[in-house]
Amino acid sequence: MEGHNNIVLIGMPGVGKSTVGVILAKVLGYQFVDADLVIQEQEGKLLCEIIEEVGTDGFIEVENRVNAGIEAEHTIIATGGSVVYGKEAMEHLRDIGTVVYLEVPYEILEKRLADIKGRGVVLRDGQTLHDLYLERTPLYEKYAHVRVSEENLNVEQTVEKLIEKLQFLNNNKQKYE
Ligand SMILES: Nc1ncnc2c1ncn2[C@@H]1O[C@H](COP(=O)(O)OP(=O)(O)O)[C@@H](O)[C@H]1O
Ligand SMILES: O=C(O)C1=C[C@@H](OP(=O)(O)O)[C@@H](O)[C@H](O)C1
Ligand SMILES: [Mg+2]
Repeated sequence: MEGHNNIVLIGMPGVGKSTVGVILAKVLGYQFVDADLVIQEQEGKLLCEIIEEVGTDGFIEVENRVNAGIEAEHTIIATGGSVVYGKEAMEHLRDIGTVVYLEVPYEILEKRLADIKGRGVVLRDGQTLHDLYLERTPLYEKYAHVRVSEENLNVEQTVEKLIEKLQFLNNNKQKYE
């Protein structure tokens, strides 16, 4: 990650990667990139159109390819929740930045995602949100350099907690590299 200085947010859909990411970028004076928008721009289609055309597995391939090619410096990168299925994407993102897993208890997530289908989450037939949560949690944990829980925190408090955690990491860099 040396020299690139990016911060990469991963976690379940609705956890706040996009919302928190853009505020974090403003507070830290970083650039902001939402990987979902990069996919839409590069493919010339909406995420839901890609999923409709090539299915969930096809979307995961596209997402993997696009994220594996992201070039950024001094940037907060908000990924899409399914990026952790892409090995090349995650290895690249870990190379160019500090990967932060934003965690939220399942019960809170369920409330936030009441309209889950409308958000275009990569859910296979018959799979529930809870199945998805259980399937992905170990992947988020595996690829994260650091975890930040937003239990009982609002957006602003989450941003503050992230900054504190990142400053702590920065101050103790040698210990983590
Ligand atoms: N503590 C919190 N941190 C982040 N988002 C929160 C929090 N509490 C509530 N929210 C809400 O949850 C939603 C997160 O959506 P979004 O940023 O699109 O998530 P993601 O990009 O991870 O899918 C927003 O509507 C945001 O206002
Ligand atoms: O987790 C998922 O399956 C997805 C999350 C979305 O991004 P957010 O995590 O920003 O909602 C988007 O990439 C796509 O619709 C699939
Ligand atoms: Mg998002």
